[in-house]
Amino acid sequence: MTPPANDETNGVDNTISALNDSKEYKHYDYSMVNPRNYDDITKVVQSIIAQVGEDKAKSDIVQGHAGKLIFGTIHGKKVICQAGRFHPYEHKMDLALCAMPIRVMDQLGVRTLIVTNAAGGVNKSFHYGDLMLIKDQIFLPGLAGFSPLVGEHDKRYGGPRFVSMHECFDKDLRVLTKDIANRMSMRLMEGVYVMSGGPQYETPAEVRLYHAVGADALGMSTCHEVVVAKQCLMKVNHLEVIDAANKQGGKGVDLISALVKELPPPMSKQETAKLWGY
Ligand SMILES: O=P(O)(O)O[C@H]1O[C@H](CO)[C@@H](O)[C@H]1O
Ligand code: HPA
Repeated sequence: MTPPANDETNGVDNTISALNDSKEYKHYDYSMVNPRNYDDITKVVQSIIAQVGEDKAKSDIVQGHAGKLIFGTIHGKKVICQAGRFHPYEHKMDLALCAMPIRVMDQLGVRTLIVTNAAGGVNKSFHYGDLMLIKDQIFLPGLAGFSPLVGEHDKRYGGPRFVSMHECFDKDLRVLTKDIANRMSMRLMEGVYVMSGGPQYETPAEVRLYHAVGADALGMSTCHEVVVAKQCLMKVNHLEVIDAANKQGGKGVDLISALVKELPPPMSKQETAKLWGY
């Protein structure tokens, strides 16, 4: 999957019109972004209905990231999986473009999004390889004006102009995930994720800064995807692996699979809008 050279609106339209030719791509309720490598995704997806995009797993852009949308089922639920993501530092900090797949998922009906990533630990009680559930985010590029919502508000995609970021990681889904992890006897941390623009890693002084402002883990992705998902009135749940994606992939994948099995039926946009007071 290559991001289009034109703006993100055309990218969504072009992708949807290409997909709309086939009924296989219609009416998906759930979506997953970036179980980091393609093998992990194929372990979770029990039946693959269709795939679009290139497998860039061996590219040198971001090691281990494929470039595919996979349409399939997990425990009978229809799920779109985005294998690999667009990082802002790969695309001149065009955050709207990088979050474009979320708008595509929205247009295909997705109401619940599960996002994953790999991150560095800031919280000193975290161990290499731990899993963390995100309860809140600090979107540093967004604070500096690099938001995916900057620019014209395209009403065709609905959603509010001014998006509330309260409870941006759905509380009920977090409670469910913790309960499942507990039943599976899995160590699951919970904390705040901070996103920098990257791609340079952080200095020790920057880690101290992030710690001082309440961050538990840091990375260079995700927050712009969550902002767009919130504008699209999706419920979001987010899991990350502390700096050991490949070592820990199996455990995260097991948890995601168990979570999808127990996900409640998705709420409609109208229901979510009412719940969130729009
Ligand atoms: O967040 P994901 O996509 O897992 O990628 C993480 O890994 C890369 C650094 O190794 C950065 O892009 C960081 O954000
Ligand atoms: N820093 C930033 N991003 C990362 C890291 C890290 O230590 N590990 C994985 N993604």
